[in-house]
Amino acid sequence: MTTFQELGISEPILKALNRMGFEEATPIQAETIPYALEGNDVIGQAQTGTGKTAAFGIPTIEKIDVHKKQIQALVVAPTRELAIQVAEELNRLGKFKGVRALAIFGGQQMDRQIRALKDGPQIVVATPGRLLDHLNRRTINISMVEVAILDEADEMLNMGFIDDIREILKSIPENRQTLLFSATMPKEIRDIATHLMRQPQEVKVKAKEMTVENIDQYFMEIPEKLKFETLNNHLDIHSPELAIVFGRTKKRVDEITDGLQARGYRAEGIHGDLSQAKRMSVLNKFKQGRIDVLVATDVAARGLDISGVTHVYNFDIPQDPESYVHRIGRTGRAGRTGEAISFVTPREIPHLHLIEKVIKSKMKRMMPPTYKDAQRGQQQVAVEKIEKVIARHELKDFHEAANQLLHDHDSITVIAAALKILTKERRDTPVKITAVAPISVKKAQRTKARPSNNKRYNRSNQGGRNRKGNFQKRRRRD
Ligand SMILES: Nc1ncnc2c1ncn2[C@@H]1O[C@H](COP(=O)(O)OP(=O)(O)OP(=O)(O)O)[C@@H](O)[C@H]1O
Ligand SMILES: [Mg+2]
Repeated sequence: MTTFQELGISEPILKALNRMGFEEATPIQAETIPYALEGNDVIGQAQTGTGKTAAFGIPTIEKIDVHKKQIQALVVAPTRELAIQVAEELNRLGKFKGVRALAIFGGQQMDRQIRALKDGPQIVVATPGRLLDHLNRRTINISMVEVAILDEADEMLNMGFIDDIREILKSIPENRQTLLFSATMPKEIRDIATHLMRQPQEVKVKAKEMTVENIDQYFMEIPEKLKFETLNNHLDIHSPELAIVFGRTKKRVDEITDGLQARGYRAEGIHGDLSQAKRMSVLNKFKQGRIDVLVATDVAARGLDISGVTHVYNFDIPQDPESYVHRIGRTGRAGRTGEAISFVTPREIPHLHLIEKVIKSKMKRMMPPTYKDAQRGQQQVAVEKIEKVIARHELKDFHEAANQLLHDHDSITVIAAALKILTKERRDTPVKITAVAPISVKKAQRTKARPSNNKRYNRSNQGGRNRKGNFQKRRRRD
């Protein structure tokens, strides 16, 4: 156990950590903070939800000179939501020192961001595309940056982003400190990373498996066409507090969301085609518990820290083992427990084994629950609701109606009718989800080649700016 005092952290940050309820440093924090404070470049790898944000945030904030109103540290993150979240955490950590972090990302008005940049934040957290736009328009000055951080470094350095990242790093003085963090770091990506750094210290928190132990991992072998009903059944039995359902494509996410809503679940979808305002409102609703199920593409897979996510469903098994690690890592954070359930079609079983091999852990087989199980589950939930109301003793106003019902019918019939009203009548609402082709091992095979030759990376992040600086169409996530 390492305390933050032992790490030599200054008083204003200790005060902030205390306010945030951080009592001791997590292993990745204990191991990387001293290196980073000494000015070393660091590659930090540790499992999801183990505090990597503060691991780079604390030493970065220590370095900031608050008397200077210029950008002294730059964090680059792959998605807008993550940029916002990281900036929030840095602002909490830097509160008593007076350090300000600003998030800049696509989908937000340029002039608003330009005004905010003129206000003199010392740290900027940006998505790559929007940051490049600012650099090209000369509306941001990062020439005084001393610390550059890539959060989700492997994602940032994969083929979709590498040219953008190189271009961004060119605008920062070479004697900068560079910090790279992620829960996953495939070898080919780490090789690229070391070329961008100066003798980096590699810190890998030792763990038998790539995923945290406190996530129970299951898979269900089911045909494609039964996935949706199975999801419904499982949700009914377990009534998760907060659940994330990952689908492979935007269309898929829309269909699952519409289907769940039609069946009466409080569900909403999030993916890259939605407006930024919509993305934020959906995520906020989920954080506040105003919706129970978030249906998402991989846009929500990395870095998002939402407390209370008890279940992650892979409605579609992800292509890459890394993606699996990040997706299921949305639960079981900061020592809490969670469940991850992956739906696998019979032809995808070899792909499942491939993922298990890479992440060095096994998923337990779970039998798909039946509609009967789900009905029983729902009834149980309804019974619990009734018991809760009984416990509150606020039923006097209903006595007269109850007496009348019991006068006309026997008690079992009356209670059964009440239970029926409290449970969803799913059969009345047919839902059709367009089938997708299974993932085959061959298609998803990991190659040892550098990412520039690696179709896996090219396919998943098509386009971007080419070397001449022209735009190509691609899936941009900023
Ligand atoms: N030392 C600490 N003590 C208690 N809680 C902590 C500590 N450090 C971080 N946390 C909390 O743990 C949660 C996870 O932290 P964080 O988001 O930084 O994880 P991560 O390692 O970056 O995960 P991911 O790989 O998914 O991005 C956050 O809610 C954070 O506030
Ligand atoms: Mg993180």
